[in-house]
Amino acid sequence: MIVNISLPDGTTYDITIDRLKKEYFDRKVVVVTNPTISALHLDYLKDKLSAKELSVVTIPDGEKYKNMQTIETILEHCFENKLNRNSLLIAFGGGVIGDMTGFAASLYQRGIDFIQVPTTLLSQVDASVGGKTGVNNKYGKNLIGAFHQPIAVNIDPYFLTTLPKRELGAGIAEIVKMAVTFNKDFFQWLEENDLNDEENIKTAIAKSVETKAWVVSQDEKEKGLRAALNYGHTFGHVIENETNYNTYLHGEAVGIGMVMANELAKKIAYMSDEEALRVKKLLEKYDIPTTYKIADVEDFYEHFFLDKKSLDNRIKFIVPKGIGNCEITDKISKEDVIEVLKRFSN
Ligand SMILES: NC(=O)c1ccc[n+]([C@@H]2O[C@H](COP(=O)([O-])OP(=O)(O)OC[C@H]3O[C@@H](n4cnc5c(N)ncnc54)[C@H](O)[C@@H]3O)[C@@H](O)[C@H]2O)c1
Ligand SMILES: O=C(O)C(=O)C[C@@H](O)[C@H](O)[C@H](O)COP(=O)(O)O
Ligand SMILES: [Zn+2]
Repeated sequence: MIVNISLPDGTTYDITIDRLKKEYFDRKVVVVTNPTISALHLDYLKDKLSAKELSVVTIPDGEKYKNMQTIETILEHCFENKLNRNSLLIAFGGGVIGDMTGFAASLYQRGIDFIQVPTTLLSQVDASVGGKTGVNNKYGKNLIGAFHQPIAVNIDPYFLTTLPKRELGAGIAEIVKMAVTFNKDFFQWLEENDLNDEENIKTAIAKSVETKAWVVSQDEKEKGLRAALNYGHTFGHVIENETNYNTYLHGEAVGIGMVMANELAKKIAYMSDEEALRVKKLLEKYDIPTTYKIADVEDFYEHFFLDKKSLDNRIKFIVPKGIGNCEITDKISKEDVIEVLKRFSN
């Protein structure tokens, strides 16, 4: 299956959901990966991929290495191998690899091409599509980065056969996000079907990618609609940063964040108790965490001001309106937010 994404500036690329096909690139290619993925799947990739010149740069595995230092490592490899403006980077891994490879590609000689070959569920349904690239720093999540679109996304569901169950759950959280914000029927389908089934997971990947491509096509730079894809993230990013990126997977923090956002939606009468419970139950079906103990509510609140959606001291929240619809708003009072945060502090 192929989903095309076309942006207003004429940029267009295909997202292919299928086994990888043999491909030759008449240019210098650098594959960016980590030791975990390399041990499991690099031979498979190399069997499909050939190039005028091919090299591999292996960076450490983990969200805590998603930083400028690792970007330097990737760029250093590009310089050592004398890449030029016609060269290509291939992101071979999960969202961490994808975000960093894309960012390095945006920087090298002011921008070269890159392709996404996502190997986690989360990166297949979300991170590989749409061109958000970047790294974390001590101030917060993804605060340094660029919009840089890949020239292709090749999603091969075969990679999921080696993915640990917890990582699968993290990906499912982002699938649930797409359904709650945009698609009531998809949400119902998710309630009725088991994503441990191979065919069902392919359907869910396709549905999520279609949703994301549709959103990004309309609003690449997150001036409006795209912010909806941040449902759960306003809270989730604070949780990830507070716990030093070593306690929760990104998708897990988003799962907790969606439950928090739903509490906010209930507070302003956008969501019923029953609807919020349906979302929580769906997350719990895949052992995705839904609770977090906030140590300092004021501190947690202050962290929102570093969120990239916050402008001129106003915090933007994505609140679901029932299931399948949502609103992006900066009109929620501090009192309401603090009251909701307090529900998670004892
Ligand atoms: N750019 C975007 O639009 C976007 C969207 C969502 C998330 N993200 C980012 O993506 C990151 C999270 O991505 P992730 O959940 O893929 O995490 P990840 O990249 O850290 O991968 C998770 C773990 O799975 C391992 N792994 C990867 N593929 C595997 C496979 N096939 N089999 C076994 N193990 C495998 C990795 O080595 C890693 O240890 C976060 O940094 C988040 O901010 C970006
Ligand atoms: O593509 C988007 O837009 C998203 O918001 C997808 C999110 O799942 C992803 O985690 C993204 O990186 C978060 O947005 P950010 O701008 O806060 O980094
Ligand atoms: Zn995310």
